[in-house]
Amino acid sequence: MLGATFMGVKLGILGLGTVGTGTVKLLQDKNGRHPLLQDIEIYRVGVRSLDKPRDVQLPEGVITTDLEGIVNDPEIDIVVELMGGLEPARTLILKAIANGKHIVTANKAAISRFGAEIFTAANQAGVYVMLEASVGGGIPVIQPLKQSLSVNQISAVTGIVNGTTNYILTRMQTEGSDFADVLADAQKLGYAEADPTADVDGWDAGDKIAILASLGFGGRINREQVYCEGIRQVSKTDIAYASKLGFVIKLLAIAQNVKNGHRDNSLLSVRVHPTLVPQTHPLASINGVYNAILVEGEPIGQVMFFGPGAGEGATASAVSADILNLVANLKTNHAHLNPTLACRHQHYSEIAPISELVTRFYTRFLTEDHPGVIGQLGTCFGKHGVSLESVVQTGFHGQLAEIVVVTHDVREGDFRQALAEIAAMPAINSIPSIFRVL
Ligand SMILES: NC(=O)C1=CN([C@@H]2O[C@H](COP(=O)(O)OP(=O)(O)OC[C@H]3O[C@@H](n4cnc5c(N)ncnc54)[C@H](OP(=O)(O)O)[C@@H]3O)[C@@H](O)[C@H]2O)C=CC1
Ligand SMILES: N[C@@H](CC=O)C(=O)O
Ligand code: NA
Repeated sequence: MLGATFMGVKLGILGLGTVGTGTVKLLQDKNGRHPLLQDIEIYRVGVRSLDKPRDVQLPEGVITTDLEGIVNDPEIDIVVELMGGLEPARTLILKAIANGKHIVTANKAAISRFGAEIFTAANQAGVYVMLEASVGGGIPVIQPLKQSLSVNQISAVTGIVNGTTNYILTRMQTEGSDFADVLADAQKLGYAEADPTADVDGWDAGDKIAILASLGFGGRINREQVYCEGIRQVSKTDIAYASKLGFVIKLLAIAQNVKNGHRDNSLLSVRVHPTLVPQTHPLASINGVYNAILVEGEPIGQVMFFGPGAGEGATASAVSADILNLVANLKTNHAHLNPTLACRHQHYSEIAPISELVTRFYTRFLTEDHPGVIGQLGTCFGKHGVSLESVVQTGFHGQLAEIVVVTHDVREGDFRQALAEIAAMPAINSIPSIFRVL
C-alpha cells in the first residue's frame, strides 16, 4: 500500500519455473547491479511440487506450496506472479491486490483477458500492476509505451512478438523446409512447447497485441475481438513465391488506428496473421527467436524495439526491473498512484471487424490449365472492385496450373466475396493460400 514507512521490501513469488528461476537468480546476484537490489528480500516462493529439483538456493522454508498463504501474508509487499495460466493466477492476483500488495506479472494470457478486472481492483486498492515481461520478454516496450512515448499520438504498433513462430518461419525460409518438419525439430530442441497451440495458432501473439494496443491507444481491449490466425497454413511453396515477389512471410501482430480520430474515440484494427512483409521493411530482417516491435506515432515517427522475447535471463531482466521500479516508488513514499505507472483508462476501444480491414492480399490458386482462366479471375475480381497489382503463373502441380495474385488495397469483405465466387468456378481446383500483404 502507498504511504507506508519504508522498511525494505518483501517479495512473494508465485512460480519457480523458467522465469521464476531466472528472477530469483538475478535478484540474488546483487554485485555490480542496481543498489536498490539490496532492499529486496525473497520472502516466499510458491510452487506446485516441493520434490522438484531447483536450480537456485533458497533458505529453508522459503519455498512453499501454499500460494494462498503468500497472497494473504501481511509481511509481503509485492507479489510476483510467474506461474502462468488463467486460474488460479487471476484469483491469486486479485486476492493479493485486495490485500494491498503490488503486482509484477509476466502473464499475458491473464492480463489480456482479465486486465479490466485486475486494473480496476488495483486502482481501487492504490497498488500497481507491472507487466513488462508479458510482451517481448526482456525487450523494454511496456514502460516505453507508458512513459517515454506517452505524449505521442500512436498510429500503429506492429510486432513480431512470438519467438516460436518466428523461429519456425525463419527456418522454413532459410532451409526451404515444411512447417510440420520444422515444428517437430523445434520441439525436439526445446524451442517449441510440447503443446505448441498457443504459439502456432497466434493466440500468444493475440494476447500480446491486445496489451500493446491497450497501452498504445489508451483504451481497454476486448480480447475476444482480436482477430487471430496462426502459421499452420504457411507452406514452403508460399515462402518461395513470396521471396520471388520481394517479400518474407512473418507472423505479425498489428494494432492500427483505422479512423483518424482522437485518442478517446478511435477505431482500431487489432489482429494477428501471417503477413507478406516487403524485404526492405525493418521487421523483415528479424529472424530466429528474436522479437521486435515497431511503434509509429506523432511526433516521434518510427521507433523499433528489438531483442530477446523469451528465455530465463531476458525475461527475468524485465521482471526484476518492474520490481525495482516498485521498490523505488515504495521508498519515495508517494501518497498517490503515479499516473505514468498505473492504468489510466477505463473505456473499451472500438475494434473494427476484420471484414472492414483495407489491405493488399496474396492468393495462390490451383486451376485447370486452359486458356481464359486468368481472364475469368480478373473479371470476377473487377466486379467486386478488387484491383490487381500482379498475376503470375509460374508453376504446375501435376495437371494443375498455379497462379499467384497480389491485389492492390481492398476492403477484406469485398475481397472475400470475390474469392467465394471464384472458388465456385469450374476451372478453379482450390485456393491453398490467402495472406495479407503489409
Ligand atoms: N518462459 C519464457 O521465456 C517466458 C514466459 N513468460 C510468461 O511467464 C510466466 C511463467 O512462465 P514459465 O516460467 O515459462 O513457466 P513454467 O511452466 O516454467 O513455470 C511455472 C511455475 O509455476 C508453478 N505453478 C504453476 N501452476 C501452479 C499452481 N497451480 N500452483 C502452484 N504452482 C504452480 C510451477 O510449479 P512447479 O515448478 O512445482 O511445477 C512452476 O514453478 C507465464 O505467464 C509465461 O507466459 C513470459 C515471457 C517469456
Ligand atoms: N511462447 C512465447 C514465449 C513467451 O512469451 C514465444 O514463443 O514467444
Ligand atoms: Na517486455
